[in-house]
Amino acid sequence: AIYERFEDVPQDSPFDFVIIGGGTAGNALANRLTEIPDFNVLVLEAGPSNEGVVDSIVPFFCAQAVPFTPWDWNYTTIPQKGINNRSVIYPRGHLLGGSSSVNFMAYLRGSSQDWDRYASITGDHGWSWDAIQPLIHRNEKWTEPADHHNTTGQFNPDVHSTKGINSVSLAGFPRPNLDPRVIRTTKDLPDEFPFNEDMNSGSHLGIGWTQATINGGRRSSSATSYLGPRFISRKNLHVLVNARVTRLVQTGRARNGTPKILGVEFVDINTNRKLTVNARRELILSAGSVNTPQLLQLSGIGDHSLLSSLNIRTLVHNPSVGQNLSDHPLLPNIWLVNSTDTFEAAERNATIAAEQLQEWEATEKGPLVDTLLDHLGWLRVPDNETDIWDRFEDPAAGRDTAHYELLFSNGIVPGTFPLPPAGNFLSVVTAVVSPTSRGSIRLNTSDPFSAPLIDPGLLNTPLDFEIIKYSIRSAQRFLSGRAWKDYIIAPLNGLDNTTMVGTDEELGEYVRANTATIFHPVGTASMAPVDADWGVVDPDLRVKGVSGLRVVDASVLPIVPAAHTQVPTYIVGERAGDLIKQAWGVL
Ligand SMILES: Cc1cc2nc3c(=O)[nH]c(=O)nc-3n(C[C@H](O)[C@H](O)[C@H](O)COP(=O)(O)OP(=O)(O)OC[C@H]3O[C@@H](n4cnc5c(N)ncnc54)[C@H](O)[C@@H]3O)c2cc1C
Repeated sequence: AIYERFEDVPQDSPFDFVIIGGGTAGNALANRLTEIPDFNVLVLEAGPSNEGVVDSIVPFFCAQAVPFTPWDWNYTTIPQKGINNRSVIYPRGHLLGGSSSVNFMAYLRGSSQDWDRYASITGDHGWSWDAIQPLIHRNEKWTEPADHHNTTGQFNPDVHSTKGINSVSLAGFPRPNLDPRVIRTTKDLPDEFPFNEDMNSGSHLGIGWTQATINGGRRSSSATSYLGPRFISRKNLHVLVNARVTRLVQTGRARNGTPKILGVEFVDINTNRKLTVNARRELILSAGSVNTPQLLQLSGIGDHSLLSSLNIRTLVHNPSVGQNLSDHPLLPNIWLVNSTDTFEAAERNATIAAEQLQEWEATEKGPLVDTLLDHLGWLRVPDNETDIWDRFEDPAAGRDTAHYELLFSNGIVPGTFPLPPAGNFLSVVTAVVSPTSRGSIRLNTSDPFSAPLIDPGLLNTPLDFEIIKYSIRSAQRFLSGRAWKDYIIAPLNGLDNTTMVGTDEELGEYVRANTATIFHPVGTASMAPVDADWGVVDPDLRVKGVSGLRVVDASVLPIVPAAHTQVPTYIVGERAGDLIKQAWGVL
C-alpha cells in the first residue's frame, strides 16, 4: 500500500530491500522484487502521491507539470559556458513515479548499437540489444490510441509487446495541418528524410510517428503501471511518500572488509522528524541522475578532496561519483505558420481550453490525450560533410545511430519560448543525441536540503556545436519540401527572415542564445567493468568499494543513448530485478 506516515507502515517483519526513490526505475524494481512473496520491500519517496494530480494525468498538460511546481525538484543548472553562460531549468519529477510522472512520455528504446555499446563498455553481454529484448517486452503493453484510428503503417506490431505493464500507444487525436505534411515530406525528400515505420525496432534512423507512454487518454507512469491496483495491494510492497532521504548509513563491515551500507536516514516532510530504517538484504539507490550522486556524496562516497572541503568524512574515495554526466542539448526552432489550428488557439482562448478539458473529462478523448510531439526524426550528419568529419571522430554508437533529432510540434512547446500575443506556430525542435560534452553533479554544501551544483556541460565541445548548427539547416531543408509551401510564413526567432539560415556566425549566436536541454541526464553513477579503475557501479549495479548497496536508475547508463531516456531507465529497473533475484537464489 501507499502510506503518508511511517507509523502506519507495517513493521512486524524487517524490510528485505529498501528502495530510495519511487521513480521510473525504482517502482519497476519494487514491482519485480515483490513478485517474490518472501521479499518485504519498502520504497521511500521524497515527493507526494501522484494520485489526482491532473497535470500528471492529462497527457497534454505535461508541460504544466514542471517546472517550478510542487511536482518538481525545481533545479536550475550552473551557468553554462557553451551557451553564453546562461543557467537553464533542470526539472526532475518530485512525486510518486518520479520523472515518469512529469515527462513528455515519448517512448524510445534507442538504436540497437546504443545497447551493444553498453555491453562492450561494461563487458557484460546482458546489456546488449539482444539480451534486453525480453525486458522490453515485459515493460511494454502496446495499447490502442484514444481515437481507435486505423494505425496500419504507423508502427510495426512485430516489434511490440501487448503483454507488459507500461502502456504505450500512438497519438489519439489527429493534427490534420501537421501530420500529413510531415509524412508527405518523407516521400518528397526521402534521401535525407526517409520514413521509418517504427523507430523502436533497433534501427531508428528516419522520421516516423511518435509512440508515447499513454493508456487511452491518460499518462502511463511507473506509478500508474508498476504500482497499479493489482500490484500495490501486495502485502509485501510498502511505499512511503513525503520521505526525503538525507544520508545512507554504514551498518558494519562485510566479510571482505568493505563498509556495509544498509541503513537510511530520512526526514518525514510532514512532521519534519528525522527517522532511520535498515534493509536486511540490500539497499537500492534509485533517486535519479541528480539526486543519486548527491546522496552518495552526502554519505561519504565520492571524491575525497570535494568531500573533505565540505567536512564530510570519506568512506570510499571514488572520483567518478557525479562525473561523466551526458545530456541532450535542445534547440527550439519556431516558425510562424498559416493556420489557426495550433496549440496557441487554446492557450490564448480560455473558452477553447475549457471545452478541451470538458471533453477530456467526459470522454477521455480530444486534443488533450496526446503529448506535444507528433513525429520524431533520428538523423546523421552525412559522411560527405568533410568540414566536420575531417576534424572529428564519429561520436555515435555506430553507423546506424543518429547524431541529431528533429521533434515536430504543432505550436510553441510551452516553456521553450514566451507565447507571442498573436500568430500560430510550428516547432521543429532539434537535439544533439550523440553528444561528446560531459558535465557533473557536485555537492554545493553538506546540507542535504540544498541543491547540488548541476552542470550538464551543454555544448561544451566544438563537435556538439557543429552538430546542432547542422541540425538547424536540416530542419530548414525539411521545411523546404513542397508540403510546406503555403504553410510556413517566417521564422519567429532571429536569423534570416525567410530561410532561418544565416552565416555560420549568426547561426552560432542563435544557438548559444537559445539552446537548453531536453532533460536526459545519465552517467553520474556510471557502470564500468568489475575491475576498472573508473565508474561507480559494476555491471550488476553494485556500488564499488562497499557492500549491500546498488544503484538502479538512469545514472548508471555510461553514455546517453540516442533516444529519450525513460525506456532505457525502465530496462535498468527490469534488469536489476533479475540481477537481484539471481543474487538471492530465487531466479
Ligand atoms: C520534463 C521532462 C521531460 C522528459 N521527457 C521525456 C520523454 O518524453 N521521453 C523519455 O523517454 N524521457 C523523458 N524524460 C527523461 C526521463 O523521464 C528520465 O530519464 C527518467 O524518468 C529517469 O528515471 P530515474 O528512475 O532515473 O529517475 P526519476 O524517475 O526522476 O526518479 C527518481 C525518484 O527519486 C526521488 N528522490 C530523489 N531524491 C530523493 C531523496 N533524497 N529521498 C527520497 N526520494 C528521492 C524523486 O522524487 C523521484 O521520484 C523527461 C524528463 C523530464 C524531467
